[in-house]
Amino acid sequence: MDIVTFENVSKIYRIGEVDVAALLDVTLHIPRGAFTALVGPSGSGKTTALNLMGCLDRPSKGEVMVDGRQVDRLGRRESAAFRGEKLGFVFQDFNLLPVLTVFENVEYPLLMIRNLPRSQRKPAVDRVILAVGMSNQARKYPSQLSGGQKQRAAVARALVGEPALVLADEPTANLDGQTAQMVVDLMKRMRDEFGTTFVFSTHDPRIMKQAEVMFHLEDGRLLDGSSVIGEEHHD
Ligand SMILES: Nc1ncnc2c1ncn2[C@@H]1O[C@H](COP(=O)(O)OP(=O)(O)OP(=O)(O)O)[C@@H](O)[C@H]1O
Repeated sequence: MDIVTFENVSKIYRIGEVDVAALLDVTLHIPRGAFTALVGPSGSGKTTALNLMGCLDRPSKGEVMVDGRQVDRLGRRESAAFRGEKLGFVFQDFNLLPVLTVFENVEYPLLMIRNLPRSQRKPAVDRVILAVGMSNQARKYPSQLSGGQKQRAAVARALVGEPALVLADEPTANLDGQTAQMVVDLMKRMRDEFGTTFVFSTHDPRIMKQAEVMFHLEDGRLLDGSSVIGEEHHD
């Protein structure tokens, strides 16, 4: 089963008298477990597509399915609940809370969204922090970490609720080449270990090459030849 499908999805923004098509009639299918890249020039619609998959926005037209649920008409409350249960997010600028330690940042979604008791939070947090290789940094604050370490902590936070899908908007944009590669390797390993589907946008050709499925956007349209590169998808 595909984890994400877009059927004829358009997102139109009206600015004054002018309509801007951020996405235009996009149909795409993302197989479960596929390490998936969205690529294209600035303004091509990558963030818009991620926001629709992330139930942060609704399309002007078309149908969006995520993990078997039609999400394009969910209300605020329903989409928040769906995000909390099914989705994780990784951002270009990490978005860690500066006043919380790594442990507390990773714990945050379990506390604030899932409302789990500490006895359930601690083992889940320890597990993902170990998985991303940050056990020795768990008591540090974001200001005490390198960029790569911050992004590893952010990946742990995205994974702690065992989401089906992690959406990452240019997760390596603020990292040097070697660190970017480490974060990509980490996401792939997490996919293997937890079965999570990762969908990320990127401008970096070295990162694109590692995708198993790639969608190429230009001016809000999906170009022909968007590719399924590998055959090894997890069902
Ligand atoms: N809230 C908004 N209001 C009006 N126009 C918007 C809005 N959000 C995005 N757009 C427009 O939609 C188009 C697609 O934007 P989007 O952010 O999805 O592109 P992108 O591929 O993610 O770009 P980048 O690589 O620069 O992040 C652009 O023309 C943008 O100006």
